[in-house]
Amino acid sequence: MVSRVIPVDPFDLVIFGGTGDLARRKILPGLFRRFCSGQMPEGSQIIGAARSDMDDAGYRSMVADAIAEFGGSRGSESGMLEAFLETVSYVMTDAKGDGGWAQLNEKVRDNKVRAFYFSVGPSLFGDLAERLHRFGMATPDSRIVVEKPFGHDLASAKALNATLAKHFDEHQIYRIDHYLGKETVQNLMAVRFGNMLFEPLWNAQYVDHIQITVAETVGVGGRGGYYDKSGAMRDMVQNHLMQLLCLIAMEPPSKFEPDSVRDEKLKVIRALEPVDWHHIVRGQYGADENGPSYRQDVEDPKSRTESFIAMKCHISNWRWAGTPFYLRTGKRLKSRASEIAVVFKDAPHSIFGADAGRHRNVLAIRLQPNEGMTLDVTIKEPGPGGMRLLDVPLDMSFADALGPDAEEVPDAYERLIMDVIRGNQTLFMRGDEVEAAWAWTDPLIEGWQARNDVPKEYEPGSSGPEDALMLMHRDGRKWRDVKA
Ligand SMILES: NC(=O)C1=CN([C@@H]2O[C@H](COP(=O)(O)OP(=O)(O)OC[C@H]3O[C@@H](n4cnc5c(N)ncnc54)[C@H](OP(=O)(O)O)[C@@H]3O)[C@@H](O)[C@H]2O)C=CC1
Ligand SMILES: O=C1O[C@H](COP(=O)(O)O)[C@@H](O)[C@H](O)[C@H]1O
Repeated sequence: MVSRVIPVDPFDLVIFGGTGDLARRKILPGLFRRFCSGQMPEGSQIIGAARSDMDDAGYRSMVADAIAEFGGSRGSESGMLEAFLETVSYVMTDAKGDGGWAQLNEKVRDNKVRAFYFSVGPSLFGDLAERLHRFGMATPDSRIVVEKPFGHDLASAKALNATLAKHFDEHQIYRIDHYLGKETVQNLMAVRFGNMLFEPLWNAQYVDHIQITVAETVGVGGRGGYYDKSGAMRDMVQNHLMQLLCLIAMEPPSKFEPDSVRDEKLKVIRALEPVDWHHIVRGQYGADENGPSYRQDVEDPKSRTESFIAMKCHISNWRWAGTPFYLRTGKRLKSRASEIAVVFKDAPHSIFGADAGRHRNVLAIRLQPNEGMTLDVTIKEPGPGGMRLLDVPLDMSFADALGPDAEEVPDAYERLIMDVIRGNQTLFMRGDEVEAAWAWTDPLIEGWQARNDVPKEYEPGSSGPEDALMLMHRDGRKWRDVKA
């Protein structure tokens, strides 16, 4: 089965922060892969914009290096690379000054899709929006792409929404949450709403609980300054895990289109109950032979910011009343593995007797690595040993399902950038969603700050603090062993 690549309309994409880490690691290599796959049409141009003093040739050479380093298997396609680089140019631009803006305005064309990617620190978003407006580039059909973090709390998110709204309408604002661009996340919607099999069972009557795990092996690395002001709650839960939770829990939207989907997600966020502080576990990784501790990484021996969080949440609505949602995410854990597991209830009565054992269906949706899905079903243990039950997985890896000739699954960023060019906001967060997520998050953070809560230290390479295991054990449940 070979997936189809539908070219988008020719576009002008300006990347503010075009020399930065995100542009080099994700945006530029992603655009190159789209170019190689034939999705980026002739006549499109990519314009890097930042303060660094360089010309087109210097920028192209930086882009070529970035593609060689981060472009994956496509990074070595040299014929394609030359053609791609011809679409790339650079304008030295200061978000806080007027230098470069007139030149930028001359470059962007009226008859092309016009998109501006704000790949700079959030403190510059307002400056960029204001100058795009003042220099005549904020035309009604132009789009801006805004990176995370979208605010630090509800007040700052509201202020940021208000700043952007001065110059751009909501339909022009694309707030990135790259988890929404992951292949499996969209497959989650296909599985839920494209099959008759699951949806009738997708509720508190049949689902015992849901687990969402996003585990990383890396520490905070060189991002300690940013991370220590955020922590796992702001960095991961308020956005990525919240989005996953919404897609799992939302009602079927009437159409797969932006506002239908986002209206349903918003209802879920608004229905989230405040979390009891006994149901939140925060942790910090310690040191081991492979690396420093969290506190050493962020250079604050007294830091109380969490690099791990686990919590039990509830959604107050008819569908989910009484079904717990357990979330956990953290850094320097034993594997880089993320999944959503829907754990169904036991059959109401076992006709096989106690000796056969009790078993459960689990639908596990693997986000990474090896994106795919497993459905555990109960069968008879093979052999003559009588009626004993056994769980076996029906396992589907998306790579296997697509076959060897399929196009490489696009990275989340490249898929989302193509959606910006198409003008499709379905996989982007709306302003009210982001605000609702902060409205739920803020009191939890304020709560542990008021209690002077100190995160529990956990061993790097483990599954997080013991208390996180207890959070489940107390309820007679356990976390799945999520493996890479
Ligand atoms: N890196 C990542 O993996 C991720 C990053 N993000 C977000 O993406 C954004 C960019 O992050 P990242 O690339 O890591 O940051 P970097 O610090 O690596 O890059 C910042 C970019 O902004 C440019 N810049 C800084 N000041 C100005 C200015 N006054 N005018 C114009 N350009 C300016 C810099 O270039 P110069 O100095 O030449 O001006 C550089 O290109 C941030 O909002 C971050 O939170 C989100 C998720 C992941
Ligand atoms: O947004 C972020 O996501 C990454 C994890 O992304 P993934 O695609 O590699 O799962 C996380 O490391 C980072 O702290 C956070 O800001």
